[in-house]
Amino acid sequence: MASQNIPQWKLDFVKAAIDGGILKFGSFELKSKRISPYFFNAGEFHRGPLINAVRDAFAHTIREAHAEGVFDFDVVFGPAYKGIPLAVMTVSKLAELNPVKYDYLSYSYDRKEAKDHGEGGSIVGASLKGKRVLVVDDVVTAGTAKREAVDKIRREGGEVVGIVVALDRKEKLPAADGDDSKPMPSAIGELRKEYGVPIIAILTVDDIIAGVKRLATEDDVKKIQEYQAKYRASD
Ligand SMILES: O=P(O)(O)OC[C@H]1O[C@H](OP(=O)(O)OP(=O)(O)O)[C@H](O)[C@@H]1O
Ligand SMILES: O=C(O)c1cc(=O)[nH]c(=O)[nH]1
Repeated sequence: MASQNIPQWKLDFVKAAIDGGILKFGSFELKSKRISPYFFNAGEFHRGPLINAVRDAFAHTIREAHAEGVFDFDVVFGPAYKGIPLAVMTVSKLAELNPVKYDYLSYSYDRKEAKDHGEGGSIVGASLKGKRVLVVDDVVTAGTAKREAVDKIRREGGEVVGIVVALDRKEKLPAADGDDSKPMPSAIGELRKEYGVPIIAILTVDDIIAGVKRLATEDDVKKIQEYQAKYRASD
């Protein structure tokens, strides 16, 4: 049964995330150093049914955007580490959905530390040189990981044409002086402006809240709402 605010497939994705232990409640330090009462751990998508749920969500979202001409791409790039299986799953599912249309599609990912022997370098999978690259990743909080990915792809000679993430936490950019009480624009909005490419989030924190209202405790929901009041972007 779909709720009035969230389509059923999204609710199913939120439910799968909670049931599978991907969405956790407690106290978590983020890459941005913010302390969050919830955490989306895409590293937990390791069992068959969860893999299927996540690859369906990415492939469905990307296929739709591609068909609408939102972007065109040669390579799906997953930033290390959690983006790596997402890129592989996405290419695999797209090829399954439409083997002819997606026959050309490759995946690629980076190493966090470059390899200095064997094939060497910091890219595994398809070369990015001269390619239109679609980035897939788990979460946007402050946007740092996506900036690092875009910089790396450009250094490798690729053109970033879009970014698709599982979750937009809809948080504000960190203030230069560290004062979190200031209104600040959203991290994802700034990425869109700066790079001029479409950025699609399969879920936002609002979907999570709508989902957890049915699936988590009142206390967990209250803590997420309080955290959001502090870090929510002004736009
Ligand atoms: O928007 P941000 O503030 O950058 O935060 C979100 C990013 O932080 C984590 O990446 P991390 O670099 O910790 O990599 P991991 O995939 O190895 O967990 C997470 O996987 C997101 O990609
Ligand atoms: O901001 C982060 O570091 C972060 C948030 C989140 O929900 N999940 C994650 O893996 N990283």
